Amino acid sequence: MKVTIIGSGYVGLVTGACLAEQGNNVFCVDIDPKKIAILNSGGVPIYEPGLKEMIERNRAAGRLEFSTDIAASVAHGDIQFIAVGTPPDEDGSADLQYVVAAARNIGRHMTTPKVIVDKSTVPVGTADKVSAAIAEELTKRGLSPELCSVVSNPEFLKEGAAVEDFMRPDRIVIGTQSTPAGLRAKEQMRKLYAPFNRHHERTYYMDVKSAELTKYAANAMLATRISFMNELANLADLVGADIEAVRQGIGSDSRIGYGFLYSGTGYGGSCFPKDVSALSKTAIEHGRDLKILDAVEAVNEAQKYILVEKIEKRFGKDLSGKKFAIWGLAFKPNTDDMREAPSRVIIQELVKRGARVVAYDPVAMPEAQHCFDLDFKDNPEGLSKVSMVEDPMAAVDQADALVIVTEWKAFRSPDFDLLKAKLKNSVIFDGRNLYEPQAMQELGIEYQGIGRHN
Ligand SMILES: NC(=O)C1=CN([C@@H]2O[C@H](COP(=O)(O)OP(=O)(O)OC[C@H]3O[C@@H](n4cnc5c(N)ncnc54)[C@H](O)[C@@H]3O)[C@@H](O)[C@H]2O)C=CC1
Ligand SMILES: O=C(O)[C@H]1O[C@H](OP(=O)(O)OP(=O)(O)OC[C@H]2O[C@@H](n3ccc(=O)[nH]c3=O)[C@H](O)[C@@H]2O)[C@H](O)[C@@H](O)[C@@H]1O
Repeated sequence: MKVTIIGSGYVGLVTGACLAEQGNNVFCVDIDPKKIAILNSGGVPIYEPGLKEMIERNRAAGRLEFSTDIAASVAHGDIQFIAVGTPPDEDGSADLQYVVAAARNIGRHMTTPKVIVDKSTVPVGTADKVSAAIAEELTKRGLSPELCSVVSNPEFLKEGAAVEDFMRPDRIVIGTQSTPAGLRAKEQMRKLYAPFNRHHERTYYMDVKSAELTKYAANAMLATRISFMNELANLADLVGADIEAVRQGIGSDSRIGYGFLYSGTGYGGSCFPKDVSALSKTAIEHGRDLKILDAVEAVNEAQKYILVEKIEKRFGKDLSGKKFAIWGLAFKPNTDDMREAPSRVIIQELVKRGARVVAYDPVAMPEAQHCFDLDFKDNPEGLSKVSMVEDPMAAVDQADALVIVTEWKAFRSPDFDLLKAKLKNSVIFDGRNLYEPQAMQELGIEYQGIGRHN
């Protein structure tokens, strides 16, 4: 099938590459000429395992192209995916300007019937706005608004495992209108996703609004689990219980399950923070206050400071003259994404207290440098206290403590003897509970996890 993907970010690129991999003819468009230039010179603007190879393979086969040419992109696809950003507005609601602009572009250029698929995460009711924007442009040109139908097909992939998640999804959610055009769109979506349903049906068909809400419900539920576990981990610290044992104890109940029960330094990334807040705003607009989401957000905000609180308790409030090694900067492993990464808060707070920070991350350091430049733009002296090194052991050299923020695999079994020899004090603050407290004690390492106890 001929497919256009509007927006060549995490979701657009992965969707485009994976649909091309299934034999579709895919045209990816973006308004950012730098991104398209990188893609057209054989590069990939983001780090995502397996993506580069998949893009190369499908480009070489002539099934995948990248362009900034909007008219050509609209002409190409019978199915047009909107996969542009929906960042938080100033009041926390989703900013739909990019989605609406993409819709208008479709309306300005389309001449034949199209299925418009909203893949961006958008509040309930957005498909109606997309339809209205396209209809307005079509009407201006004397064309019938009946030419298109808008489908909601939210994306559930995780960064760092995006290609795998897209190719083998837990479910595919498709929300369609019940008009004749909507029914035709449903059939086209069924055909497009048929290869992903080969071994068993994974698609849930529903109305558009339910599909839009399903996306926010999923992210809000996952965020709620994380905040719940962070609250319990902090309590475990106080009462001397071990949150890992508790996680296993409750996860074994199939009604609860093991996933997304890891306590840590709070959730980050481009999605949970903005989606929890946007869902909350949607509710407020409809006269309801979703108190549970307010609590989820408040707990998460506080959790980003939990390691700094532990460090203060151990070293005092004034950290001048102290040096901390940070392992892991990205908001999670296997990505270079630094959006809402807890590491940014932790580093700013340590520097505020006078400390020096030497950080290491396997892939996110270039991206982190841009973020630090922004975070410290009014504080050049603070920025001078943050440095990055290419080797995790170089970061810990003469550091007062090691602070683990992201659970990269490479940090799971370091050479502890070397680590001890390099550190000024054998102290580890582990924001990801990578090590066993008992083993650390036996090694003579002072170890503080999040809710961990021997
Ligand atoms: N990043 C993730 O893991 C996931 C993101 N989502 C949702 O998918 C949407 C996209 O997210 P990301 O891919 O992370 O965003 P991103 O910021 O990485 O990419 C968005 C791209 O859209 C481009 N763009 C903006 N307006 C455009 C226009 N009118 N025409 C063409 N291109 C345009 C931007 O230049 C940018 O390259 C968001 O709504 C997000 O919430 C959903 C599931 C997973
Ligand atoms: O809508 C989105 O964009 C995506 O948001 C999340 O994916 P992502 O943000 O890539 O990453 P996650 O693996 O969900 O992690 C999010 C944050 O939660 C934290 N987390 C995760 C799991 C856990 O048990 N504990 C925990 O603190 C991670 O460290 C990370 O900071 C969802 O998992 C995806 O299903 C969804 O499609």
